[in-house]
Amino acid sequence: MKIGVLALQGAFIEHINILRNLNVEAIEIRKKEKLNEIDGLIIPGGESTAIGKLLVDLNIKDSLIEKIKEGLPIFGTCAGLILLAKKIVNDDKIHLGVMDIVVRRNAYGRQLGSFYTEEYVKNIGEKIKMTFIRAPYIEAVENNVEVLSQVNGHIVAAKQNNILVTSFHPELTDDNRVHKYFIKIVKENKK
Ligand SMILES: NC(=O)CC[C@H](N)C(=O)O
Repeated sequence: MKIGVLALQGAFIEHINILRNLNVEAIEIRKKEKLNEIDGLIIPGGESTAIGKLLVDLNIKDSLIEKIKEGLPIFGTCAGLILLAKKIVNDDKIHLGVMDIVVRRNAYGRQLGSFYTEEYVKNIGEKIKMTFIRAPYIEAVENNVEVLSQVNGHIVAAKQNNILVTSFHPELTDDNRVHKYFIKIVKENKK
């Protein structure tokens, strides 16, 4: 089993390190050809506008959309969540547009841009450690999107078929349970 981490911009090293600590083979993805080698992909946090532009400039976007539609397990954190959304209420630009979620970017304002909390995440556990950095939240979900967690009434984790998203950064904590859950999804999909 091999998991890729999209490594165009943002917090990709942290995901690679967590996967390797969990004894999973992890590779950085910067070319569309590499998408054929992996059993799952993490789209990290960073700046969604920058990552979205690089996906187009490096000609990765269309192949990635195709892979996701074919069922490649995907885990998007923060900017990764924004990139996957079908609708962003405060941005006209849609990037991959594959998940039926309505997202608000920088949803916590400047003052509350970064904070830490612990909350229950369905399928994963109690008191999951959550670091938010200029985070989005999910305003609404459609079709078969499953809400996994809410913080102060806002959706911060969700899953639709092969796509898992969190608006927080589990890779910036010492809590690897969200990654373990994603690895389980990848393993089950490979069977
Ligand atoms: N930590 C993050 O990934 C921040 C996301 C960023 N604010 C964006 O809108 O793309």
